[in-house]
Amino acid sequence: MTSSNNSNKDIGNDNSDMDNTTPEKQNSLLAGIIERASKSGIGRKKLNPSAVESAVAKNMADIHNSPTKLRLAFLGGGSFGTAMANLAARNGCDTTLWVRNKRAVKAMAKTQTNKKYLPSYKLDDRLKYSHDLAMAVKDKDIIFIAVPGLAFRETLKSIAPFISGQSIVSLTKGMEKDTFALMSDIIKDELPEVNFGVMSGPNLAIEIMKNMPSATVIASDSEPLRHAVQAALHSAFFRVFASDDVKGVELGGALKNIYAIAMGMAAAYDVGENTKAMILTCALAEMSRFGVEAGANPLTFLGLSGVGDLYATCSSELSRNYRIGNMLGRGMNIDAAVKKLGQTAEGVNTIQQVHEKATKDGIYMPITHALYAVIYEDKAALGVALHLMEAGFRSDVEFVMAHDHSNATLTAQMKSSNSHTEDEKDDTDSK
Ligand SMILES: NC(=O)C1=CN([C@@H]2O[C@H](COP(=O)(O)OP(=O)(O)OC[C@H]3O[C@@H](n4cnc5c(N)ncnc54)[C@H](OP(=O)(O)O)[C@@H]3O)[C@@H](O)[C@H]2O)C=CC1
Ligand SMILES: O=C(CO)COP(=O)(O)O
Repeated sequence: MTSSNNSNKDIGNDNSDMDNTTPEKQNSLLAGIIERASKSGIGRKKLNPSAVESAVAKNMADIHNSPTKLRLAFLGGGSFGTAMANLAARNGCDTTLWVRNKRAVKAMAKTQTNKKYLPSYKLDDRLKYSHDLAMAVKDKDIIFIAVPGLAFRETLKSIAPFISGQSIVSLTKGMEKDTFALMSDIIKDELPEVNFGVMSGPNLAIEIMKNMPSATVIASDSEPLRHAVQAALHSAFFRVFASDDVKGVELGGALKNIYAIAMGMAAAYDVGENTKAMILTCALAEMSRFGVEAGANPLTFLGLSGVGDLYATCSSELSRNYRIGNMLGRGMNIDAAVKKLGQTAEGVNTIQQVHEKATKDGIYMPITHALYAVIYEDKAALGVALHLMEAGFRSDVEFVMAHDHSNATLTAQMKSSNSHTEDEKDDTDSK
């Protein structure tokens, strides 16, 4: 594990695509942009590019005179909130991790370890902990939220009285129950004035704690916010890429959990590599199809938050969703598996939401429906899987060749070849 002392050197080594300033200068620059943006109102609505440019230019001039740092709050002291807060603190940002359990806060401050979620990892000694929500979020530049999807709205309601000019970034990869809202939808509902973004990518928390090189995506309409998040979290071990497709990035993170459960289940049946590749590819097609219906750019699913996260969670036992699927595949029921896991597995709820939404809107999501049938309708997994293999003729990439055409032609050919075979059989029989 890298000690906190050499962390800035680490960042400095990998600043190739962030211009030639030092990490401190980057932080300072971006803190200034955010301050200026919130004072001038830039950050609260659609950004005005020329205003942003002049803020950047002004801050470039200010860097040497006023070395400010980003002030960040991370809400949710589970494995991911803790891992991200630790990265930010290690980068020198003024970082507070808010945790709802007062005793946990005390223990973390004393031991600099998150005993419940990341017991083997020492956290950066500059990371601050708080149980007081108002203290944690007031006077911050960015509030990152890493609570489970089902607690996201109540968390926003709780911080609403303390929001002035802060930006909000969701780290949550879930969906709200029944409303089918994504976290960005909930932010728009509850805090319509704030500048916001979502961050998602192949980011297994434990690998990040081990300094295994990883990358993620910050998606926002706000360029200063994207830059600020990049500066806050970017390091030699963690790259932060940018996107302006909020819906696509967020859906990638939420939907892949469904398929991680499917893959965990498939692994319990000891399937081969061909089968895994088939599931993974069909999953990506489902995700893109669903994304397009929701207004996302299908190409976003080819990026880190799509295929990247799908691959990571579908191939690792570090994924809680994968582990849930594996337990189901070994015969446990869903309640027992969730209890045994004892951590967040967003896919359990997402399967229900997406099954319902896809059924209602007629979106073709066979793997999701199959999983729903196994988990919630008590159908036999093998029977359901075999049924999936009989799903008729479809094109490979529907954005290249539309399904209707492929289906109609192939089905007609099949029917005609079957009728030839029947005729030949009749002829033989009559001879
Ligand atoms: N772990 C990972 O590798 C990654 C996770 N994510 C996403 O981050 C989000 C959080 O996941 P993760 O940190 O792993 O989850 P964990 O299960 O590790 O932790 C959940 C955290 O949220 C807290 N919490 C639960 N309910 C509430 C509530 N009502 N109000 C306030 N706090 C609450 C828990 O507190 P308590 O302990 O008191 O219950 C705990 O601190 C999920 O959406 C997940 O998909 C994204 C990328 C990677
Ligand atoms: O989203 C994740 C990695 O990118 C974590 O996946 P799990 O929630 O399945 O552990």
